[in-house]
Amino acid sequence: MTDTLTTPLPPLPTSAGTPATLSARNVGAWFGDHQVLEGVDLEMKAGQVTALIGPSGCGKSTFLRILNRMHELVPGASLSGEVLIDGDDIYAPTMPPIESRRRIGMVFQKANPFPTMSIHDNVLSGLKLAGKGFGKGRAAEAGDLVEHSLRSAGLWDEVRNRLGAPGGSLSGGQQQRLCIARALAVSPDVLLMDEPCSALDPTSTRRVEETIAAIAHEVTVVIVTHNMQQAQRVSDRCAFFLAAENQPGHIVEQGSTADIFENPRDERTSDYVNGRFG
Ligand SMILES: Nc1ncnc2c1ncn2[C@@H]1O[C@H](COP(=O)(O)OP(=O)(O)OP(=O)(O)O)[C@@H](O)[C@H]1O
Repeated sequence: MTDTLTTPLPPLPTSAGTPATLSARNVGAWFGDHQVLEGVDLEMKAGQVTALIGPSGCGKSTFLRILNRMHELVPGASLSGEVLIDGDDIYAPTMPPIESRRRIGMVFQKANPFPTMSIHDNVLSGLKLAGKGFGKGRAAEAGDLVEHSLRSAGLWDEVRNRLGAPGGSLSGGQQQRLCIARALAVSPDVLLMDEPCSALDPTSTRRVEETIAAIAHEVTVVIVTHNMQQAQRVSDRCAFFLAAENQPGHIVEQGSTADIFENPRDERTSDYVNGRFG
């Protein structure tokens, strides 16, 4: 075990993100004329971990992409309803998509670092894309941010002596934590994670789960997972999605993780979390 979770983090060299509450109100989604989500209301509270669970195809990933304006990038896709970050509509004309995506970061199922770029530069690459890179003469500041982000992501001790090595030289689990560090470096208020451990072995999975626990105080986390044990281990609240033959994906039940797993109100939730379908 590394000291990552016990060593106090150095102060952030740039303004830290502040965990924000994300509220989805009556969200619907379509691909062409095929409606895949309907009437989704969900509050993802500041500084908490919310897990989105449900069988394949019920719209969890689509919902996640709506939360940071990525759904609209799919040709023919459309949506209805509202998404608010601390009360501000992320789809308002006054909020540019690039700003929404900076405040609401995303980590994908498959780790996607730039394979030939150094670990150091990978961490800073999101900032550069947002036009907020460190210019010449600010190498120390950049180094501090790289260290802080890698510590937050639980990767610092494993890479501190090889920051110049290419991102692609890391193991799959390390690459996923590098992607988390890259997402954290832009100081998001919310971090969306789409099945971040599905390609990882159990040890790497546990490491990423520890990372989620460690960052939850500095960023609101929303995670899609098919792993019920993982949802129980990492989340404070859960939302159970379901789609039926002639019914688009919707939330059947939401609540504290303890209630969803130990005292669900809906029989379908009970069946799903106990592995009886899906
Ligand atoms: N790019 C797309 N074009 C057309 N239909 C799509 C597209 N992406 C997803 N869909 C459809 O939208 C529905 C919801 O898919 P989505 O990936 O959001 O579900 P999911 O719950 O995340 O599934 P999984 O758990 O398997 O990842 C499905 O019927 C899927 O076929």
